[in-house]
Amino acid sequence: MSLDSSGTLFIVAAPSGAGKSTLVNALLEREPGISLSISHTTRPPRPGEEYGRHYYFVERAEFEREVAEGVFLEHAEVHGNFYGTSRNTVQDLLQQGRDVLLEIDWQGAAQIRKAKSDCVSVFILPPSRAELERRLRGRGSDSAEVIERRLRNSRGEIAHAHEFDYIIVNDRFEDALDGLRAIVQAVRQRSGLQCQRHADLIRELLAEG
Ligand SMILES: Nc1ncnc2c1ncn2[C@@H]1O[C@H](COP(=O)(O)OP(=O)(O)OP(=O)(O)O)[C@@H](O)[C@H]1O
Ligand SMILES: Nc1nc2c(ncn2[C@@H]2O[C@H](COP(=O)(O)O)[C@@H](O)[C@H]2O)c(=O)[nH]1
Repeated sequence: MSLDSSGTLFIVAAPSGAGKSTLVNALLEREPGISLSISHTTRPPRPGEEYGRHYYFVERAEFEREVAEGVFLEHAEVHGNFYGTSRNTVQDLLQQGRDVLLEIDWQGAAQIRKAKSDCVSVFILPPSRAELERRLRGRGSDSAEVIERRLRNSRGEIAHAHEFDYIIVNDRFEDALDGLRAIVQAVRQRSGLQCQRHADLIRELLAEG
């Protein structure tokens, strides 16, 4: 599986309820030029979630057909549902020089690292287990049973935090957001050889005339 590209692929993962989506949405507002990859999932929509904006909600049979057809760059079962990232969407955006952000779990992150070793991965930790539970319950989007399952699974997810390039503790929201922005900005300022925008500017500055 190869992914030739000029944009950067960012991965953000976290145990459910740590605040990953809230952080990513705030990051995207402040750092234009990053495209969020919308995943496919067999999970039913939560109230207010829209097809194509939050996820492409699909039936299990359709998801399995897409897996068989090689639609996904990575896919995984998470908390009893299936999730996958569209290969074509990500590849097209990267080739256009766009930076792409994947909000996926640690299993998907491991698959992406194999396909694209220069991706940049960030794991978000909650400040404590008590706060993780407070946030999951406070969000009010899931049943008690789903919350219990996600809390149980969080230990197994946190055990993979060390595989990521960066770890951010989402205690005070603005501090965590500053940390995430600093990572993105530093990566985007890498040398012109790795960044299409910089390569184009260097070519322009070196041009005669
Ligand atoms: N730093 C923070 N302090 C307090 N509350 C927060 C903080 N960050 C996020 N939250 C709140 O925690 C709840 C969970 O956040 P969010 O939905 O972003 O989690 P998530 O990691 O994306 O979870 P999931 O993987 O289940 O989608 C939300 O109600 C959000 O407003
Ligand atoms: N491996 C993948 N994981 C994904 C993808 N899209 C979302 N996720 C992760 O699933 C859990 C649960 O998400 P939720 O929306 O049901 O709360 C969370 O960790 C997401 O990051 C994907 O395409 N691949």
